[in-house]
Amino acid sequence: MDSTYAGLLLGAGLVSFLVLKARKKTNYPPGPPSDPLIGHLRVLPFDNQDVIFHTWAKKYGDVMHLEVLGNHLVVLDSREAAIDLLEKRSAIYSDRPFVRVFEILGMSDIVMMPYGESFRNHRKFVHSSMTKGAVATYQTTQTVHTRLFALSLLENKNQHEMLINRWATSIIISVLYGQHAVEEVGEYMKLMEDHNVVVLNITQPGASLVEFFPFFQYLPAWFPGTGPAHRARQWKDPFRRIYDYPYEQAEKNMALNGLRGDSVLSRTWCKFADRQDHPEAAAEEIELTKLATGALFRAAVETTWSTVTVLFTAMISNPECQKRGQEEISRVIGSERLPEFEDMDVLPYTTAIVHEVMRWHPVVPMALPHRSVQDDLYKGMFIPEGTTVIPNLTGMSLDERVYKNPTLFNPSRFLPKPDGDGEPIFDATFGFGRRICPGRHFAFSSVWILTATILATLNLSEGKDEHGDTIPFSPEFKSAITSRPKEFVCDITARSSASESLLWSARSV
Ligand code: HEM
Repeated sequence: MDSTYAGLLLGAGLVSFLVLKARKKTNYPPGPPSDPLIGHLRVLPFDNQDVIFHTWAKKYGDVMHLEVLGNHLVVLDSREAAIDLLEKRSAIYSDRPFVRVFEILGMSDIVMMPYGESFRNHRKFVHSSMTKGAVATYQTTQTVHTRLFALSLLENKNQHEMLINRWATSIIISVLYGQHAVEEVGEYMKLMEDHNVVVLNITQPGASLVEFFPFFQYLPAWFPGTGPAHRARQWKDPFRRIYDYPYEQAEKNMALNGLRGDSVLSRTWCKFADRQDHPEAAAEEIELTKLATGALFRAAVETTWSTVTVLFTAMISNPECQKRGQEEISRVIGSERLPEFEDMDVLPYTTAIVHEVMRWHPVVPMALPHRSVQDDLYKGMFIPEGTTVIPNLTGMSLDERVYKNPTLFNPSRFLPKPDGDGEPIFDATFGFGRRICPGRHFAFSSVWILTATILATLNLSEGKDEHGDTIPFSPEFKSAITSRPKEFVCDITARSSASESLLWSARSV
C-alpha cells in the first residue's frame, strides 16, 4: 500500500470518525443549554436536584441529557423510561459509576459495586437473605419490636426521632446478627451515626473535584478541593467497623451462648461448618459475609427510619387519613387484639397508606445512580457508554399523567374504583432492574406492621407549646442521599386505655 493510499484511508477514517462523533452529539437526549468545555457545570444544582430536574424535564422531556466536563449524565423522569432502560435493557444499565472517594474510604460492599462476578456473588447473598419467603420468617421479630416501639412512644415524649431510629436499628440487627439486649442497640446506633457523618462529609458539594481530577487525591491537604479525599483516607479504619463490629459481636455471642436463634448470620455459619477443611475459601466467605451483611445494615436503617418519619408527617398533616385508617382497624380487628401480618389482606386502606407514604415522598429521591456499559440508542436518542443514569423517583412520583393531584397525600388513589381512583402502586421507590433494592419486601413489611400498630393504638397530632397551644405543623424536608422531614414536635397519645393495655401486655410476653 503506497503512502498516498494510506493517507487517503487515514483521512477518510478521521472524517467518518468526526462525522459520527458530530452526529452522535446532536442525537443526545435534550437538555438545558450548556457552556463550551465545562458543559452543564454552572447550571447543575447542588440542592433539591430531584425537584429541579423534574422542573427541567417538563421542558426537555422524560429522558434528559447533561454533560459535566466530558462526563455524561442522563436523568430519567418517567417510570416508563426507567423500565425501558434499567429493566428491559438491564444488560447495559446495571453497573454503578465509579466514585473515587468511596474507593479511598474502603466502601467495598454491593451498594456501589461495579456489575460483574463479585457483584453477582454479593447479590446472591443479599437476595437470598431477603426473599419474600425469608422475610416471612422475620415477622415475629418485626411484630415484637414494633409493639415495644409503640409503647416507648407513650413513655418518652418528644423522642420519636430517636425511637424510630432505635426501632429500625434493632429490627435489622436482630434479623442479621441475632437478638440483642436493648442497651447494646445504642452501640449500633452510634456506629451508624458515625458512618453517616463520614459518608455525608466526603460526598458534600466540592467532593466531586477529586472525581473529575483524580490527581487531586495526591496533592497536599492544604490544596483547595483535596479535603474529601484526605478525609476518606483518614476515616478508612473507622469506616471498616461497620463491616467488622457487628460480625465480631455476633461471634462473641456465639462463643458465650453457642449458635442460637435464627438470623442471617447463624444460617450462614451453619453452611460454613461444612467447609472447615478449606480455610482459604472460608476466609473469602467470611469477608463476603461481613460485607454483605454490613451492606444490608447500612442500607436498611436510614431508609426505613426516614420512611417512618414521612408516615408520621403524613398522619399529622392529614388527620382525616389517620382517622380513616383507625376506623378500618377498629372495624376489622376490633379492640381486643393488636394487628398481625395475617391481617394485611383485610386492611386495604392501611396498606394504601404505606404505599402512599412511599409515593408522596420517596426517601431515596434519585435512587442510586446506574451506569451504562455500552453505547445505546433509545427512541432515536444516543446514550454513550459510561453515562451515569439517574432515575428521578421524585419526578416519577409527581407524574401528573399517572397520579391525579400528585402533591396531595391521598391513600385512596390506590384503592380500586369506585372506592378509590385505581391508580397504580408506586413501586419505583425501590429502584429498578438488577439493582432494585433487595430489602424491599423487608422494608415494606416493617413499615406496614408499624403503620397498622400505630393506627390501632395511638393518635398522632400536632405538638403543643408550653401553654398547651397547638404548634401549627407544615412539613418541611431536608435532603442528602436520603431525604426526610426536618425534625418536628408532635403529640402522641394512646387511642384508648384498652389500646394502651394491649401494648403493655405485649411487652410482658
Ligand atoms: C423504605 C425503605 C427503603 C427504600 C426506600 C430503599 C430504596 C432503595 C433504592 C432506591 C435503591 C437503589 C436501587 C437502584 O439502584 O435502582 C436501594 C438499594 C439497596 N437497598 Fe434499599 N431501600 C429501603 C430499605 C432497604 C432495606 C431494609 C435493606 C436491607 C435489608 C436495603 C438494602 C439495599 C441494598 C443492599 C441496596 C443496593 C443494591 C444493589 O446495588 O444491587 N434497602 N434501596
